[in-house]
Amino acid sequence: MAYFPFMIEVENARILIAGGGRSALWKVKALSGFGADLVVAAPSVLPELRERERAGEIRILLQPYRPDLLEGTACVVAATGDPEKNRSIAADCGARGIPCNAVDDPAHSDFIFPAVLRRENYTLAVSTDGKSPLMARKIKERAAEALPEEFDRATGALGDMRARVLREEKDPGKRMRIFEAAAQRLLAGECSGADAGEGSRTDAGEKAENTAAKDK
Ligand SMILES: C[C@@]1(CC(=O)O)c2cc3[nH]c(cc4nc(cc5[nH]c(cc(n2)[C@H]1CCC(=O)O)[C@@](C)(CC(=O)O)[C@@H]5CCC(=O)O)C(CC(=O)O)=C4CCC(=O)O)c(CCC(=O)O)c3CC(=O)O
Ligand SMILES: NC(=O)C1=CN([C@@H]2O[C@H](COP(=O)(O)OP(=O)(O)OC[C@H]3O[C@@H](n4cnc5c(N)ncnc54)[C@H](O)[C@@H]3O)[C@@H](O)[C@H]2O)C=CC1
Repeated sequence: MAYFPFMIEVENARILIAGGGRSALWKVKALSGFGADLVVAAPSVLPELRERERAGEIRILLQPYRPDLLEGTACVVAATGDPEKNRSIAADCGARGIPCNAVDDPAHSDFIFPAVLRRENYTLAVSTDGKSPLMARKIKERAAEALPEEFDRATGALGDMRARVLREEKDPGKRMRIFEAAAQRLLAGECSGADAGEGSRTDAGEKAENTAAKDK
């Protein structure tokens, strides 16, 4: 197995989760917050999935998986608790060119789930290629402890100024120096801290950009 961490656009994409047990819940937790249309299909579901339905996070179809549910679906998670069933769902998906994750069967999956650290302005994903999901979680937790808040704020501020710098500075070398200098100041807390009282991230980005431009 060799997995590459593509970042896939899932906003508004329909994702079918066949199953309503702990694995299904785990995958729903991982996927929520990314704007996908999450549909859980199972004859019975855990109470926590019901709560998530009430909160508008997912839709629940109280029925076993059927191949017609694949229509209009961008990708599928097979989590029925029955390895043979999960594998046959993966085969149905394969026949239709729909990527499928069978939660208990990486060998018959087109993709697997990493442990995900989602910050406002960046996402970190850790995979052990299925060797140890528990270690994937631990590595993610250690990274979360080690990554200070400034990285998130600096990413947001640089994101705010980037389009303008790309538009206004045509020299790629100079652009890179502007970004480097802005990142350095933001990470040192020289802009975001000072600007925090005044308002937006954009202010921090602009200040970093102005100071960086002066340095050129
Ligand atoms: C292949 C994969 C599924 C896939 O296809 O996606 C897979 C498979 C399996 N998981 C199992 C068990 C557990 N999984 C977790 C937790 C997580 N598992 C996740 C991902 C993946 N799990 C994929 C590979 C990821 C990689 O590359 O490393 C995480 C990271 C993300 C997520 O689920 O959303 C999420 C942590 C979320 C977080 O906190 O960030 C815990 C609890 C814990 O660790 O706290 C346990 C119990 C402890 C243990 O057994 O280790 C079993 C045995 C089942 C059994 O008992 O029978 C299998 C089957 C097998 O290994 O074959
Ligand atoms: N991240 C992961 O992959 C995790 C895996 N696990 C482990 O995996 C083990 C199995 O848990 P689950 O996979 O959740 O199985 P499960 O047996 O607990 O739940 C199966 C679910 O699938 C539904 N179902 C059954 N047949 C179906 C069909 N034909 N179509 C649609 N839905 C159907 C059932 O109603 C039930 O809701 C657990 O013991 C748990 O320890 C636990 C936590 C996380």
